[in-house]
Amino acid sequence: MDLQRPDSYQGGAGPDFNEHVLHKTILVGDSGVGKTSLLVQFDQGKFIPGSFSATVGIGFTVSTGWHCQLCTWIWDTAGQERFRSVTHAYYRDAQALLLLYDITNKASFDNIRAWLTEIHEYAQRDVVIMLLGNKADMSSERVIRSEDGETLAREYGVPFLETSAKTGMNVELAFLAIAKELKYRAGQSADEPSFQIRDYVESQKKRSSCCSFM
Ligand SMILES: Nc1nc2c(ncn2[C@@H]2O[C@H](COP(=O)(O)OP(=O)(O)OP(=O)(O)O)[C@@H](O)[C@H]2O)c(=O)[nH]1
Repeated sequence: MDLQRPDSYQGGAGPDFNEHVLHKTILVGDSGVGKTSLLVQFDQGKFIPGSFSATVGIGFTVSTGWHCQLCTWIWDTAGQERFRSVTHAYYRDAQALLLLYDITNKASFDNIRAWLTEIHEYAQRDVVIMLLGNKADMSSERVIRSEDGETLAREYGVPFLETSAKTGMNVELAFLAIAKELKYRAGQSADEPSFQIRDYVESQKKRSSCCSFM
């Protein structure tokens, strides 16, 4: 799916980012795992079903978030192999990477190790990585158990969430956790002097499962 620069962005200063550190976050993963859909859900709060058209090269959006905790440029990359050299160029400046697989597609999960190898080759050493098992709403077609995602994430020392670009499940949490980590690293989290992204994600997951009946 192609993303255009939003109309509101005129190439100038854009939203008032002056008092915030502006970060770059990149979405990566196999073609069709739902990178564009996740970004559209986060940015516009909507899901367009069955609208799969592969991203060509790189898509772009800017989000200021709902309370400007998320001052980050978000780049949506193409999952297809033939665009890989284009996307590699974007890894270098990224502070954060959301790495997606599709819980109904085993190959997309098996390819996560290859994606991580590529990330370690091209991205900054201290890049923040989060693993996302997307399409969690498709439970009847699930082939990757949540525990398998958790185990893989633990092996690489990265936080993990299952998401659904369709229902919006955990989409805000994923972007918010990344934003909080980047803010913490930039020394802008006076209220959270020892923020740990994995602990934060785990605590928020517990909170949403404990209160989902409410
Ligand atoms: N049910 C369901 N469908 C999803 C979800 N996320 C994406 N899809 C569908 O999966 C297909 C592919 O989604 P895209 O967002 O275009 O995938 P992509 O990763 O951006 O693909 P590339 O641009 O080729 O890299 C589309 O038909 C989406 O509607 C989800 O969470 N749940």
